[in-house]
Amino acid sequence: MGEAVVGLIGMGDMGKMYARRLSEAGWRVHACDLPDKYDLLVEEFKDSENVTVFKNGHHVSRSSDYIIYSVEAKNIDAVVAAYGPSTKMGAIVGGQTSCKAPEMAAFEKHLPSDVEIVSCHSLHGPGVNPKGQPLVLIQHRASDASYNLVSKILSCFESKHVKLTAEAHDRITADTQAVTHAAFLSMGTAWAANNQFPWEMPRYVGGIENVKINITLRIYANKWHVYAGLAILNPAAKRQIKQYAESVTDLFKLMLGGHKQELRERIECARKAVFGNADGSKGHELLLQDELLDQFSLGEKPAASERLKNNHLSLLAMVDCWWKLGIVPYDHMICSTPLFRLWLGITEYLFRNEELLEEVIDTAINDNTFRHDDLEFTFAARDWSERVSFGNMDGYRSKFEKIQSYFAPRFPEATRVGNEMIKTIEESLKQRKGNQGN
Ligand SMILES: NC(=O)C1=CN([C@@H]2O[C@H](COP(=O)(O)OP(=O)(O)OC[C@H]3O[C@@H](n4cnc5c(N)ncnc54)[C@H](OP(=O)(O)O)[C@@H]3O)[C@@H](O)[C@H]2O)C=CC1
Ligand SMILES: O=C(O)C(=O)Cc1ccc(O)cc1
Repeated sequence: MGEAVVGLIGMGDMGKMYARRLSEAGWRVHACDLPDKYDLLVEEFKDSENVTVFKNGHHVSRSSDYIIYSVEAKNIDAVVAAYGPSTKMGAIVGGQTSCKAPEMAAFEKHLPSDVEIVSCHSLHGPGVNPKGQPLVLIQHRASDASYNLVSKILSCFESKHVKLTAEAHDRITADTQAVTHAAFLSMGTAWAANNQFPWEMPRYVGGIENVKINITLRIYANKWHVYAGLAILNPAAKRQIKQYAESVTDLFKLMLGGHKQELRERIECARKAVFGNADGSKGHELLLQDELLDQFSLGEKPAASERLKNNHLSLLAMVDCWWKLGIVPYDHMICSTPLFRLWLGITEYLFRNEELLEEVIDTAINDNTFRHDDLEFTFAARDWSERVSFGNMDGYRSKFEKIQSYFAPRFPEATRVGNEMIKTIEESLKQRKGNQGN
């Protein structure tokens, strides 16, 4: 198939990013979204000579050699049911959804048996440069030759190809993505509930707090279905999110009760399990450094003396949750997203700094100034977990969009700062890896 045509069904943010990069690399792309977007898409891609826009997925399916479904995970069954039977004989089909169990079920159910299946998943958002980012490839029902063709087509992204089964993909992304999002969604929920824009308060500016704020806003600036899909439709995600909510609740109860010794012992057990013994270093450098974190702020950085302390309940609970579930987050680095690496980075930053950890325990027990934040955060973590456990798409959407509208006026600035932050921190991570010779 020297002249393979790549089909894209779903021209949202990810589909467009794929269309642009694949066509620029010289591949012919046949693309469609819903019929009512046809005219807009034709206009938008009129200068891309390798991209041909079609009215619907039948036209794309019958004329393409590798077809990628880049639609909402919650719609995958209906969309594959509609266009799958029109797939060109002997073609290869894959999907870009963030959760592979429903995608594979849809392919197996609706695709003709002569059609091969090789799926993919870019582990980053549409605004991030794919170069060096993990790209999962799944040879689900395909010859090696077909797998190699897909790998060759997608090589123009210069991503790191990670070959996994669909099941392993879902298990890992439940650990890395779903539970990470639960933590940030809960932070945003608590800030909105207390009517705060956290970067306007001295407590919330600087270092770790910058990452929390920028990532929370980045998530709420995205579409609800991306997060709902990967939490609710991933069979492995519910348990993680539930454990996170339980860890938050348990730790908050220890704080409220003033049980300092018990709190310290629990944090210490979790620290040992996740970050290793004694100095907690597990033999590698910190992922993130303070100077790097301090550069990205939406507010003014207060003087050290004015900095209000935080008990970092969200971070303590993350490590507790990893410990309870036997998860070693470093094992997932080959298959991680920029947000996960930042999240692990700030968690590690706290847990490997004994002085800071001691300050956190002390604040947790002796300072009740921010108990109202922690209360809202605990409610939020449990409520998100319940919505996910019940598989409640509508309930997820309405909560997400309500909080989204609260933060919306700040999105342009937060997106700009967040993009800079991710770029700089990723560069620094790459450089350090280079220096270490791996
Ligand atoms: N955004 C991200 O950061 C990432 C997303 N993903 C995954 O990629 C997939 C796409 O995400 P993203 O691009 O962000 O989402 P978008 O909502 O931007 O794109 C999905 C597009 O598919 C369209 N669509 C729905 N049904 C059909 C149909 N029958 N025929 C043609 N087009 C259809 C949608 O139209 P309409 O809006 O009218 O329904 C929409 O334009 C999702 O499964 C997501 O989980 C993967 C990696 C990163
Ligand atoms: O990095 C994250 O976790 C994001 O929020 C962006 C994202 C969202 C969905 C994906 O399937 C992959 C990446």
